[in-house]
Formats: sequence, structure tokens, C-alpha cells
Amino acid sequence: MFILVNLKAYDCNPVSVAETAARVADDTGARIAVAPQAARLGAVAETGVETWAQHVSPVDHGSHTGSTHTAAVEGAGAVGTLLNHSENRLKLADIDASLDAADAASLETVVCANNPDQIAAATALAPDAVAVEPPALIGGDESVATADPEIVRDAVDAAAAVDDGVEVFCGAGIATGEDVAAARDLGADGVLLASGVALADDPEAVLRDLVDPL
Ligand SMILES: O=C(CO)COP(=O)(O)O
Repeated sequence: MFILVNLKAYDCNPVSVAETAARVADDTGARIAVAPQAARLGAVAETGVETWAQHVSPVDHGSHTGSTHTAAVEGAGAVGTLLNHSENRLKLADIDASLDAADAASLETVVCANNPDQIAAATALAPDAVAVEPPALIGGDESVATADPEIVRDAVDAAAAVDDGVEVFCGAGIATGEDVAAARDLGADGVLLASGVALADDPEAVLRDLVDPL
């Protein structure tokens, strides 16, 4: 199971979370990645943790003020990127173009989606993985794997029906090892989570608990 920690724009110390995640990954052999704000990618990558961008722009080099170019992200040390997070939705054509840009920079890709129908559409664009995250459960206390197990199962089936080489992750409300185990039992290959780590008093304890069942 892949544990991808999205720090969003939370008021936390990304380097400290990254150092902790790197230590827990080293100690346990679990695959843990951290996705900070774009401006902190380099600092996070320097900790040695697997580093992901939260978003990349669907643009080539050129006159694109304010964009997040994949080459810059890769140059800062990121190895992957989220796309189409429910808090940063993209047009279909822009997801496609961002995937091309990510491929050109050799970034791994996870396209987020709200529901199994969107998961099928996202899978057709051939990212490395898709992630189902019901917006209503994001930032909540109950994990998607227990609050809405059907959506995870249906997302796994929807992706497999289109391309069984695309992995399926789930996210929203995941904060414990039990949540990760439940997601795995529903067929997920990984989890996305944010507030459970970014807002934790003791991120190390949360990360160790998350990977405990793996
Ligand atoms: O949006 C998410 C991860 O990308 C999930 O957020 P929470 O873990 O805070 O529910």
C-alpha cells in the first residue's frame, strides 16, 4: 500500500513532516510520500522522503505566468504529481495535457476523482493511478473505507473494467492503520490523506500507526 500525504495549504511544517515520514518509511519499509506546497518541494525532497507535487499545469515551456511547470517540479526533486484533486479541479483536456507534461518529465501520476464514473473516465487517460475521494468525506472524522466502502469497491471495479494496469487509491478521512487495512481489503492499492497527518499533534505516531498493518 502506498501512503501519500497531501499537505494541501495546511499550516504545518512540511520539512518536519517530511523528515518524520522519511524516518518511518526507512524504519518500516513502507512506501510513504509527501506532497507539499509547490514552493516547498525542494526543501521536502532534500529530506530524502519521496516527494510529490499537489498539481502541475497543462503547459509546455513558454509564456504561462503563474504556472507550475513539470520540469520545475521534477528539478526540485519531485517524482510524482496529483492531478484534478477535488480542491483543484481541471477540465478533461487539461488533465490529459498535464498527464502528457508529467510523462515528459518522468513524473508518476495520480488522477483524483469524486466517484466511480469519474474514475472510469480518468483511467481511460492512462495515468499510473486514480484516486477516489468523495468530497463530502474529505477532512472528516470517518474514513471513506468505513463510511462508504461501496464507493471504493465500485471505483476498483470501474478502473479494472477500463484498464487493469492503472492502480486505484482512495482517500478522505483516513487517519489510522485500521483505515488503511480497510482500504486495502476493499481492493485499494494506496491511500491519500491530509488532515490526519498535517493537523496531528504527533505526526510520527500517526504515520507509525498508518503503516502498522502493512
Ligand atoms: O483530500 C485528501 C487527500 O488528498 C483527503 O483529505 P483528508 O485526509 O483530510 O480527509
